[in-house]
Amino acid sequence: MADLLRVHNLSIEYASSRGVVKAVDEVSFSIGKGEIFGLAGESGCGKSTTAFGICRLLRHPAKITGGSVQLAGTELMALSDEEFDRLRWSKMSIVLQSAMNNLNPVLKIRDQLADTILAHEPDARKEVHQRAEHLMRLVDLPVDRLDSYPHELSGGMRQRVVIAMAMALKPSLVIMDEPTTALDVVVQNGIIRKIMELQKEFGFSILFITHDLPLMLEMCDRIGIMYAGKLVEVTAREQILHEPRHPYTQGLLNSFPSLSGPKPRLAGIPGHTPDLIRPPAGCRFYPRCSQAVSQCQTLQPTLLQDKWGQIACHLYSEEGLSREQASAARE
Ligand SMILES: Nc1ncnc2c1ncn2[C@@H]1O[C@H](COP(=O)(O)OP(=O)(O)OP(=O)(O)O)[C@@H](O)[C@H]1O
Repeated sequence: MADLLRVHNLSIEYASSRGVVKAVDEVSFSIGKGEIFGLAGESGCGKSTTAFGICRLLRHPAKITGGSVQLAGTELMALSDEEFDRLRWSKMSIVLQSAMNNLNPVLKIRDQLADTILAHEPDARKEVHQRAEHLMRLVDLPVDRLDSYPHELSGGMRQRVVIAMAMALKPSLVIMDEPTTALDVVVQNGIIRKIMELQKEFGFSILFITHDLPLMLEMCDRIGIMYAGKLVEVTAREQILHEPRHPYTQGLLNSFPSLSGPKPRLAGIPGHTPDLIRPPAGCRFYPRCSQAVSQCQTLQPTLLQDKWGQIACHLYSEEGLSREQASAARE
């Protein structure tokens, strides 16, 4: 599968009164054309900061300190704000948890959809209302709701409008950060089903972020697991479901009830995530890892590619144990 998005060594920091928070530390991954890629990890591990960095939504005190983000071969970090604005929505669009609350309260839905289209396609004036109607149908909203103001719609309807907006210019990548978290479960399910239908119909790629690991494992083709600002494992959904390798990935899966059949007791992960101002010197997961070997305390593992995906763990590194030894150690 050809790569659409390539993130290489992306590093992002926040300045704070206590010191510099290294929220995203040399994160690299790619997303193929038409692929749904998930980013998972405990709260505060840097998922949203990564997504915001990719779509240049970070504001002070956040700062990108290194790395590259390429979309279809274009280096996004090198674009001027004007160049990037042209690309946003047309090539890459964003659906955030709070997006439904960010619709313009004084504009009817019709005008908001029309503005999005016309900002990028000024020649589309004649057909813009027809396109807005088509977008409403795409997300299963009644066309007469085009003449409503945002406050006249439910949260679920507003989030569908946001998804319609994200689809308006047929982008090749849609970044979704907790797109349904603020909604009740039934509404969430409907919207997720709709997103999947649209993805199948139009073939765009998705960078998907959610706390809901079971949902992520249902939706995504590949998943990147982040821990304390680092990507620790990137692999296909089947691999994570059947043989999670990184001890952190294993712990994360054991924290959820419905992934691998009945579990009498959820294990969870003992301990807590490290302070990102002074992260541990070696592997950041070392203080919580029940499988740690001697070098974990001092040597930071690098993300290595093998036939199962990418993994940053001494249990799987060239100088570490072999894969077989590692699984024996787990038993
Ligand atoms: N404005 C800020 N100033 C200082 N630190 C920040 C700021 N925003 C985020 N951080 C820190 O950056 C780190 C990454 O945060 P981020 O929100 O990206 O994590 P996340 O994985 O998306 O978490 P969640 O799942 O809770 O949304 C956290 O340690 C967080 O405390």
